[in-house]
Amino acid sequence: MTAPVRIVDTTLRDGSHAMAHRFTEQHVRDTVRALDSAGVSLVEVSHGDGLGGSTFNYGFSLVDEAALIAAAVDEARQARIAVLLLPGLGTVTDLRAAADLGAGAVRIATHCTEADVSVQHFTAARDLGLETVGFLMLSHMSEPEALAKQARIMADAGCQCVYVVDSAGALILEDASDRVAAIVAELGDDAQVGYHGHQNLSFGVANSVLAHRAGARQIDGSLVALGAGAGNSPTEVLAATFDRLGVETGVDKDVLMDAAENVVKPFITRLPVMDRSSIVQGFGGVYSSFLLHAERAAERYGVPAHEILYRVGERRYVGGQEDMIIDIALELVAARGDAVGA
Ligand SMILES: CC[C@H](O)CC(=O)C(=O)O
Ligand SMILES: [Mn+2]
Repeated sequence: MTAPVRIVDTTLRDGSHAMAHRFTEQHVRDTVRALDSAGVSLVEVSHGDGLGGSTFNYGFSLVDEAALIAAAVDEARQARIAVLLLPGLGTVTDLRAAADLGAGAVRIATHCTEADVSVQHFTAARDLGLETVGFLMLSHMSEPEALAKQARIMADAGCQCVYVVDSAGALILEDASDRVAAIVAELGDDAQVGYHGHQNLSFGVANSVLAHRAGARQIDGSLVALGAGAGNSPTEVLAATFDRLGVETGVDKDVLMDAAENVVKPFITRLPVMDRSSIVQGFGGVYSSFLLHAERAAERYGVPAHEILYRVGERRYVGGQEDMIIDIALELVAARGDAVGA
């Protein structure tokens, strides 16, 4: 018998990047109500960069995250509300505050080679009685066996499900399933494995299916694909696809399609698309959340966003290095000046 899959929704967290962190309490209430009634059991709500992400470097939130988390908890009947935490940006104090607001799960995200920085956060999360999930971001930058060793660090720290996170939308088919399989082999029954896809090269849903076949039991999506870069695997498409494949999800695909069409699409300020910049992100392995930062620098300094992103990929910058985007834009301006002066 085919194993069931849990579809987890990150519209109200990864989608925060695409919305330039402009979610309102009404957006959160309407979206959580719809996801909850569709049967989605885990709904992530946070600034795109997680707890404490509302800063000059990452972009300020329109509405305080505490108000958004409280609104989500208030609307959810059966769904558990999850928050994202990047150690160093979010703290254990932030985690306690989120738990006090009623969050029932935390997803702790590190760069794919840095799982050790998550240990104290997993310990604190388990002490708080939270469901725990680990995110190994920019997973394409590590080979499967190396990634599995990092997953082991998270599992030993108390993580209940370690995700292969394709932050750049760079993984293609076996790239995704080989990573999932390596972690499944490493963790056995100690923890589940999840998969978080981005659509930059258009493989979010296909990779998710292969991830499930390789043993992933939790799969992320966003309504209307609302997420960083070209967006995430659309939740409503994941639900319809797994339904067609005869894989039990426990969610109602028709309610999700209605939520995508009538709840989320009307408030989206920038529909996720596979345009030149986001394709370059997938091709070059660039963190999806760099897209808006690159577009802003492009506008400000009069240089093409995709050229900035190409260079970010060549230099293998990772989350937290958003300021290097400005450096690259200035380099491009200088190089143009040299060319004009030559
Ligand atoms: C900044 C955190 C990041 O958006 C987490 C995530 O969803 C990813 O790496 O894809
Ligand atoms: Mn993401």
